[in-house]
Amino acid sequence: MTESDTQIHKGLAGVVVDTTEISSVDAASNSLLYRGYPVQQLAAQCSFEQVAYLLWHGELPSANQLAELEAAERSQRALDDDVVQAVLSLPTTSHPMDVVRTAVSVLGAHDPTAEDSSREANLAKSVRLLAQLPGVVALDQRRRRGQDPVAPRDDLGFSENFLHVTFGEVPDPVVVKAFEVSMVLYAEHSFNASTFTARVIASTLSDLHSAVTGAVGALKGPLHGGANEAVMATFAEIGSAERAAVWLDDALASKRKIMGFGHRVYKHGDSRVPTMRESLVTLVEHYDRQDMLDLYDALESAMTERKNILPNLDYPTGPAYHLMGFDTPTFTPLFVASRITGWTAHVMEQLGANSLIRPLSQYVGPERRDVP
Ligand SMILES: CC(=O)SCCNC(=O)CCNC(=O)[C@H](O)C(C)(C)COP(=O)(O)OP(=O)(O)OC[C@H]1O[C@@H](n2cnc3c(N)ncnc32)[C@H](O)[C@@H]1OP(=O)(O)O
Ligand SMILES: O=C([O-])CC(=O)C(=O)O
Repeated sequence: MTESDTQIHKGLAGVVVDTTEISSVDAASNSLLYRGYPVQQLAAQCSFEQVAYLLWHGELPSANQLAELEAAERSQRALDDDVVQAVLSLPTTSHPMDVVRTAVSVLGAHDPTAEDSSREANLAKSVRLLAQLPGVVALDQRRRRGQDPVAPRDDLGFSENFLHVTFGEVPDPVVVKAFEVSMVLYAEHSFNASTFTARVIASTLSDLHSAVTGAVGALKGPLHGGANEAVMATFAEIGSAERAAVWLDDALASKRKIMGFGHRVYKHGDSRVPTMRESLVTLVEHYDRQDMLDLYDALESAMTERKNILPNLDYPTGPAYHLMGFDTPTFTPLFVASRITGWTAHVMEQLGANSLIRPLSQYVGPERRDVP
């Protein structure tokens, strides 16, 4: 065996494991394309439902195709009683990501087509999950606040309805647009850890709900989706812009990872951050919270100055979701409600040209020995 055969790629860094037609993350040009379209254009001009269709089908929908998807999504928003009971049965001490993970599993167990992995059945399951996740996330936040559930409305788009079932009203269009932009930006990002998890599970010919359940678990971690929640904890710890540089010096001296900064692929900045920061600015103006933007900018410039490590998408979404009124532990479930589109597109792509994902490892344990 040659040396290159045995080279270890810790964390699979830099390893290309397969092809994909779904999205392209290009660190050199700082660009992110969904099926060829720049994500910035999609965020400015398209609804989240159009983006979901694009990810699943490869092309933007015609008016009729969009109407069909919207009708299917809107008609499946109400949660069945078994899902509601499953959510309500979980302790409020559990993390909301545990609730979402459990709910996806329960949805799979009750889905009569769970074991049908044809593309047609998987597409239908993907739309159902897209339709149901907002209800799960909203129900969980509301029960923790001692509030009754709010019934979904089928006269509202995905984002408007999501905010309606969470807060009991549709907020100002500025808030809806910022939320919609976050959904579009979070939807897909090639072979990130949670999507790769979903593809590994799909590659064993397990079912789509199992793949999504595993992906939720992978997204929960603070090195991945859990960072949006952690950013808000950081902001709360720092308190104000004036304290940001001193706080950062202490944190770096204690070898802490600064959440919302850095990225495995983007080393010169996350292509999605400028777009989400623009939405954050609209929220700051709407809620009259310049202090939040000052803190955001102060920590970013201190981090750039000290380490030249730039923010990732979780950095602007954290304060944006806070201003919208979401509880901090609900932030990563919001990521799930968007990324469900990318995960399921990848499950279908994996199954379209499947090969069991099973890498090798280099054994470094004890030599062969006999049981005494
Ligand atoms: C939507 C998303 O999932 S985006 C990612 C969200 N995650 C976060 O925001 C968590 C904070 N960031 C990190 O932990 C990392 O940047 C990761 C995990 C995202 C990427 O990590 P990797 O590509 O493995 O980079 P790696 O950890 O090797 O970092 C290289 C160097 O930069 C440092 N570094 C990277 N990110 C950070 C950070 N956020 N804070 C402090 N130092 C950092 C590392 O400590 C390391 O320093 P060293 O060479 O002195 O040991
Ligand atoms: O690509 C990654 O490693 C993480 C990320 O930004 C995402 O999943 O959106």
